[in-house]
Amino acid sequence: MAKVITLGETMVCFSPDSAAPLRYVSSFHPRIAGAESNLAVGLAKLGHEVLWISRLGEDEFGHYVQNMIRSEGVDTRAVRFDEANPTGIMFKETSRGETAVYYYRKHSAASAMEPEDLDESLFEEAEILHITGITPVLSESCRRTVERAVELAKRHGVRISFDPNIRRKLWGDRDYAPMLRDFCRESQILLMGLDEAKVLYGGESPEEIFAAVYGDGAVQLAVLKDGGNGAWASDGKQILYLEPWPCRPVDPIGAGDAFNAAFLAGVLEGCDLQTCGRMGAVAGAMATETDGDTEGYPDRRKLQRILENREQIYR
Ligand SMILES: O=C(O)C(=O)C[C@H](O)[C@H](O)CO
Repeated sequence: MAKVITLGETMVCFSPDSAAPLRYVSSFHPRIAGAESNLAVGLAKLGHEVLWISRLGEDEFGHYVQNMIRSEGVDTRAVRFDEANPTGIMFKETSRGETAVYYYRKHSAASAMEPEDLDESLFEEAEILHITGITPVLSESCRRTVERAVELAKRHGVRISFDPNIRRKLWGDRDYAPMLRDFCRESQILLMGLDEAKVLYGGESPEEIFAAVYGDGAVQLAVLKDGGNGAWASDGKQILYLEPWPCRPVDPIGAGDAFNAAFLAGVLEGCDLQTCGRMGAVAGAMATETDGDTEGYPDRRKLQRILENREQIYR
């Protein structure tokens, strides 16, 4: 039985073969993209049992997504295939040094997820439920599904880990901050971007934000991630600054999920806060070195080598 459960949408992501506005791009290569399955892949690569729950279209893209995730060792037994709705897709655009994303996911199979998709028995032996602020924004039924997952986690003593993953393109005119703040309150582990934490909690400095986080809700561990500037981690008693790991970035998308996966791996392994943070920082940095979300994620051997300061021999 999987120790970590996560749920959310994964799309086929088409990455352009050249850096230009999309109208000038003539070829793309497919990958997959989804914050929660990224986290699942990150944990599986580090040797942890992890289950990813979703709906995929009963179409070629749906089977491609499942094959990709399953091939990394993630348990996909709870994925449902939907005859009525397609697998979502997205495109990346690299232009003027920035990566933009375009979603084609409205009425996708995953956005039709229902609370009934969750089998309660899966929660009986789990240790962590990881959710994000992407899924509850996809549709009303997705919001209810995430709420049900939270309810089942609480009933079975499963710790809840939450990353708000604010996606303004999905918010439209609505302000989802109050809803995401409610999920923060329910969580024991909070993994946020520094900019997201400012939106949800106000405050400017990590100290101010952690004070607000620990004054409100069930949080026991919190992390503020700030890309190339490093991150801060706190257990409510101490605040640690985590140095960024030196890397040669190509594409930052997926780095936050890699950080989360390796941080949670440390939590599952009973590591101290400093070690969990260091694991997260290394994995996050490595994730930026490839253009796909998860291809750069470290496996156990690679992460161990880096943590022990041992050089890799290439030739
Ligand atoms: O934006 C989303 O909804 C995704 O899940 C796509 C990407 O894989 C994700 O943003 C990376 O965290």
